Parts: sequence; C-alpha cells; structure tokens
Amino acid sequence: MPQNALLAIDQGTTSSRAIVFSENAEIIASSQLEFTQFYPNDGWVEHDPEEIWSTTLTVCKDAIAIAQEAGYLIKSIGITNQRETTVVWDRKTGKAIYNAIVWQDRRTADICAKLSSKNIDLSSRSGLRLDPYFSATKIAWILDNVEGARQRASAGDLAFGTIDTFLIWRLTGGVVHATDTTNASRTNLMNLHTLAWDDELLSLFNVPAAVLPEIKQSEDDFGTTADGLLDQRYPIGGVAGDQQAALIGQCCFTPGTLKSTYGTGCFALVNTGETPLRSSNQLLTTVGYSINGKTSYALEGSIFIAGAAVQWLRDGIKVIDNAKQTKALAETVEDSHGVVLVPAFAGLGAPHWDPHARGSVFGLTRGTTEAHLARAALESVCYQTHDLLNAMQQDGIEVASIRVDGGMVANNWVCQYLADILNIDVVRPQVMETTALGAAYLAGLHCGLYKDLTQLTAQNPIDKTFEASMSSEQRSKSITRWKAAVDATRLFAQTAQQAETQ
Ligand SMILES: Nc1ncnc2c1ncn2[C@@H]1O[C@H](COP(=O)(O)OP(=O)(O)O)[C@@H](O)[C@H]1O
Ligand SMILES: O=P(O)(O)OC[C@H](O)CO
Repeated sequence: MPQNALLAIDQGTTSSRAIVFSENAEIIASSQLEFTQFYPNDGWVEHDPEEIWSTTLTVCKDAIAIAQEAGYLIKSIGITNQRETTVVWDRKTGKAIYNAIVWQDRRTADICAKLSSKNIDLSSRSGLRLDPYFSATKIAWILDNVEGARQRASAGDLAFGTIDTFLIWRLTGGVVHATDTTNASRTNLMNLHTLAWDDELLSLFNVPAAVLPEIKQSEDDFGTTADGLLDQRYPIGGVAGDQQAALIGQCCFTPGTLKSTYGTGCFALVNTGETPLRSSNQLLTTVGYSINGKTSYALEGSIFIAGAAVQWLRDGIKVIDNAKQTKALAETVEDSHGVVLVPAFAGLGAPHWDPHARGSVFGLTRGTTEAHLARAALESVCYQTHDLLNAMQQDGIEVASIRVDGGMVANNWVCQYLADILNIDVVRPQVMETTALGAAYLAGLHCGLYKDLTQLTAQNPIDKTFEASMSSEQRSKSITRWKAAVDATRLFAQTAQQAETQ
C-alpha cells in the first residue's frame, strides 16, 4: 500500500526544484536544475520562460519517479515561486511574447520616477512602494515595448502571470489562469483590503484588466495537471510566493512570529494577524497567506544582498573557493579588525530603499586580510537583519525569537553572530527546505491530509537554537560602527550623483 506524499515545486531565481515530502514532512525525493540568467542591459535581468518550464517539468518527473520507487503516492501538488517576476503570453499558443522580467530588474526606474508625481498613496492600497521591484511597471513595459501588445492585450488575447500563474497555465494545459493572494500582493495591483484587483491601481500603472488572472486563496483548487504531462493527472492544491511559503513552512501562524530566509538576498517576514498593518518604518505590507477563508498579513523587510556577498568573495575578489570556507576564515580572527562592509551592490533595500547606494568597505589597514573581509561580509548580513528587526520593533511588533532558513544558515558562525547582534534567540529547524515545505503544507491542507494549521506546528522540529552571548557594550559598539558605515555609504552615493549631474 503506497504511502501519502506531496509534491512541492519551488521555482526560484536561480534554479527550479521539485521536492516530494512524506505526510510527516520528511524529504523523500528531490531534483534541482539551474537555468540561464540573461543580463541584456545595465540593470536588466531576464529569464527564458521556456527554460523555466522545461526545467520545472524535468525536475517534477525526476522527483515523482524517485518517490514512486520508494513506495509513495503523490496526493497533491503545491507551487512556490520567485515573486514579482513577470511573464506575458499569448492565450492561444501559450508562448510568452517577451522574456520573463525578473524581480531584480531595474529597467522601469524611470517609469516609477514619472509616476511619483501622481501622489497616490500606494502603501495603504497595495502595501508596497513605487519601485521597479514589483510586477506592475514590468507588465506595462512589456505591453509598451512589444509591437502590437497593447492592442492584443485589450482584445483579451494576452495573459499576464507571475511565475506561479505561468506554471499553473502550462501544467493545466491552458485551462486555469489563476494566482493566489500572496503572489497578487506583490504586483502593486491588488488591493490589500479587498484582495481584488484595484481599478485605480490598474489605471495608474496602465495595465488592462483583461490580462489579469483570477485571485484565489493559497490553498485552493488550481486545477489538475493535463493528460500526458506527468505519469498521471495530479491536482494542484497550494500556491504561495516563496517568502510567504517559508513563513508557512516555519509555522509562523501567530502574530509576532518572524522568519528570515538567507539565500541570494534576505527576506524577513513577521506575521501581524488578520488586518494589514501599515509600517511607519519603510517595511512592506503583504499577504502572509489565505487559508480556509481567512487571510493573515505580514510586514516584510527585503534585503537584496545576503548570500550574494559571499558569492562576491568567491567569484568577484576570489578570496575563497567555496561558501563554506567563510565559517573557518571568520573563526581564524578575533574580530573584523575594524573592517565594515556595506554590501549595497544593487542599492539598499529595506529600511533605507536607496537605489543609488553602492557597496563600500571601511576601515582598511595594511593589516587587513581576507579573513577580516570574509568576516565583515558575514557580519554585514547580521547588521542588515538588525536594521529590519529594529524597524519592526519601532512599528510596535514584539518579537521573541527569529526562525531562520536558506543556504546561508547552514553556517553556524552566521547564526551565532546573528543571535549576538539581534540579542534574541535564533532558531534553525531540522528541515531547512522550508519554502518547499510551506507549498507542500498548503497542498496537504487543501486535499485534507492535514486538518488545520495547529497540526502542522508539530511537524518540523528544531535543529538548534542559538542564544546571544555578546556583551551589550560590544553589541552597541558594533552597531554604532555599522550605522556610521551605512550613513557614509549613502552620503557618498548622493554626492557622487550630484557631481554627475552638475
Ligand atoms: N556555508 C555557507 N556560509 C555562507 N554562505 C553560504 C553557505 N552556503 C551557502 N551560502 C550562500 O547562500 C546562498 C545560497 O542559498 P540558497 O538558499 O540556495 O539561495 P537562492 O535560493 O537565493 O538561490 C549563496 O549566495 C551562497 O553564497
Ligand atoms: O528566488 P529567491 O529565493 O531568490 O526569492 C526571490 C524573492 O521572492 C523576490 O521577492
């Protein structure tokens, strides 16, 4: 008798992954494929939707085959995805009319600058900001730059989707055009209060309603995979953007529970309960999840560079061969020897939102070594998290501990320094694939494998809790130096920009 399992599709920025979980949240099978990143212009980042689709289909087939061999039967599929990334395709052929414009892409900065004169209060409607990060201006760019696209869109011939929607369309053979509230909440087009597309926002961003998908709950009926695609037809029962899926995978179901994911970037989300909370400290308001007719909201702090700073040490200045070495290197020195790295390689995200800032290193001496630099890079991720936590606390949120996941937190040194700087417990779960797990939970809730959220809370035990051991004097000194480095970084960017335009 085969045992019950759930297939999670995790379509991320650099790779497509499929993971099969048992009912008890154990990983039964997993498959992963990287795909091409395109940088056609300064600040532009694109993906080929066909490659996203082909890698996704291949990893699904691989993971399903391994799970079946091990005696498991998949009851439902959950999808989680890189958020904001935008695809527009022809409804008849299913072919994209332009490459996917990725969340990191800054090409619509000028459109945002022009719209800023219109004085619309985005944060109370969509919960977001006027920034190229979100989907709305990316859709408008495609419609305005692909010949005939605006006309075809108005005639109802084109469809827009974030990556979840594109995959649902392909998996169901063009039958279902839908997204969930978490993904819709990253477009700048959904009203956070009504959970519906907002006419005023559609008009502001010049996006025709005819291209938009239906907004469903995060656990819902997203159709069934088309005949002949996989070994059999499977229902799709769960969808959430990857950071929200990690919130679910980390079981942050009560107000004040906070998770932070350390991959390429770092995204910290804190559950704020069933009414959207407006930040006075430059955080985003977003949907956490919609389950069983109820929506929970979150405040989010988005940092664009976390693990990417480690990639820079490896690929940019080549002081390490692999990411793991940073732990040993950081441990060889007592401190960073006064070196502070501000990794604003792509500007600064929350809470500063300074697109002009660029990376800087302070405090270099003849005694500075690669170990000090490596240590400063790891420390910078912890200081940036401190700034987010500080913003959350200033917004009145009480946080007792932080649940962490993502590639970087395999590094014990990072987790310990994080606890030292934040001065709260840092909790690492056993299953670190919390994003995929969250998608599997949603699918399991929808197909009745799980009764409710309480049942999930017991599923993913803690691997390790890191407690603060730094003196408050040392913590305060380190944070003061970090703040000075950020201020100087921003001042430099501002002055350099003024000099440029003189
Ligand atoms: N042991 C480690 N110490 C520090 N950084 C690490 C370690 N292992 C991986 N990383 C960093 O984590 C990132 C990969 O994490 P992952 O969650 O797979 O990211 P993503 O989903 O954004 O591709 C990379 O940027 C890498 O540099
Ligand atoms: O694909 P990731 O893990 O880098 O996540 C990207 C975020 O969803 C962008 O908002």
